[in-house]
Amino acid sequence: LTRRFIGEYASNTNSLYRKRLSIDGRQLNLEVFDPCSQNVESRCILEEPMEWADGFVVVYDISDRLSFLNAKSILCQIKEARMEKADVPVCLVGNKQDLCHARQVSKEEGRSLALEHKCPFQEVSAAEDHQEISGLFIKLIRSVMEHLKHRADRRRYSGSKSMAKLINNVFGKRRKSV
Ligand SMILES: Nc1nc2c(ncn2[C@@H]2O[C@H](COP(=O)(O)OP(=O)(O)OP(=O)(O)O)[C@@H](O)[C@H]2O)c(=O)[nH]1
Repeated sequence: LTRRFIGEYASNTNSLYRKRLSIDGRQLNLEVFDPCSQNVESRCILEEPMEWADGFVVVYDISDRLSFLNAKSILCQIKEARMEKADVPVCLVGNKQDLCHARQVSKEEGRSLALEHKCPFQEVSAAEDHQEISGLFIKLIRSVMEHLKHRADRRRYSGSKSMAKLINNVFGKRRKSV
């Protein structure tokens, strides 16, 4: 959002950030909802974004095993709540790669959790490389656009299929009654 690392900020509430950006020639209004992590246990962390979010970035801290367990639980919540829309883009991110001397979660564990949830995985350091972060958001936004396009195509296709069915039924009946 700011292209710089802000070490300290008030983060004990849910926050919504907005940014206007252009990707592949399209103007987009990005809304990033950052839920307060203290809510993880109460399982309501995703209640609000679940209704409207087009994609999810699930982040844990590689130097904090508990945050990895929380990420696991969040991925399960997304899976449960979005059963019907299981293909909503999600990515798993292991942050604080710069603290790898204090690593508590191996890269392999991150990779295999992502594999289990069929989502991309990346280790990054928000503190050291903001470009990595914007890169992963751009990748996610591209998959969201792709996903929304497929969903619209499917709706159009099933709409035209039911229209064809309707036409068949109407003409079928007419033919019989003639
Ligand atoms: N060393 C290092 N510290 C980081 C990095 N990213 C974030 N931090 C620090 O980690 C702390 C938590 O960062 P937040 O952005 O608040 O993380 P959060 O997941 O929103 O955590 P909550 O505040 O509990 O919701 C802050 O002190 C950050 O400065 C990183 O890549 N490397």
